[in-house]
Amino acid sequence: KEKVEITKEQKALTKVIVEAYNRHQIPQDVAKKLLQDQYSVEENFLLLTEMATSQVQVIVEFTKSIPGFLSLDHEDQIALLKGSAVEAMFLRSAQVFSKKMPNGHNGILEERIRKSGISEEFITPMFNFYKSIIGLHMSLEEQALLTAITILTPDRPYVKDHQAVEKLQEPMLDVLRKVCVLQHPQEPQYFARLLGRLTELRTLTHYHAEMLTSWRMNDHKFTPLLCEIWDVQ
Ligand SMILES: Cc1cc(OCc2c(-c3c(Cl)cncc3Cl)noc2C(C)C)ccc1-c1ccc2c(C(=O)O)cn(C)c2c1
Repeated sequence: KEKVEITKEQKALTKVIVEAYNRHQIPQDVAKKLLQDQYSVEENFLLLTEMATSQVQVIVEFTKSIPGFLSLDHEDQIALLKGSAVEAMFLRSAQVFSKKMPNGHNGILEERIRKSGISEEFITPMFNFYKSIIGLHMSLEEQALLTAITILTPDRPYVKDHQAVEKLQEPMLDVLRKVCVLQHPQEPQYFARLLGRLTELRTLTHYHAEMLTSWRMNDHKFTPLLCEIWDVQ
């Protein structure tokens, strides 16, 4: 039986990532807007656009707290954020549905997402992904580390210095593997299952690009920040 030991450095790295993950959350007043009583497709789209805009800011702040990220080439920093924002948002919105986020107002959020002009062909894979994430019962450390690993994916479009990104991602993968063994001793394949979610995330990103196109065809407007990070308009 392999004795898994988390080193002092790995404990420190995990602490930094979890604290950053906890520190940056959607502000209460934005989340509270979910409770307002208009449920039109227009109203839902506007609310979700506000959530997404706020969530992008949360992800940018979280990313800046990842040790070493700000020392990367500046254009690579942008390429990593643009390439991973949607995936980080799917991971985070999935946590909201896993009842880990009391202010997610899950039933309301699901209702608004289902009625925001997203076609059924994208709703199904989206909620299947949420179910698969919920089923993993991820700990906070696993959620935070998996989000950092997603952001530090070296093979995003336009990343020049792959090596430098790999050097940041590898220690995260090492400590996530150990955390999974320690927190899910009965499930030796748990780490592999987590990484399998990242593959499913890639397909969601593809669907998301089509969601954006269909919203735009119906003349839906996004905020400047979303236009910038998603290269729309
Ligand atoms: C739940 C959601 C949706 C969202 O984006 C909404 C969208 C998406 C889209 C879709 Cl529907 C699903 N997953 C990912 C994408 Cl990115 N695609 O386009 C849009 C807008 C522009 C219409 C952005 C952010 C949240 C979100 C995240 C975290 C929390 C949170 C907490 O952490 O405590 C509390 N609340 C209420 C949250 C809401």
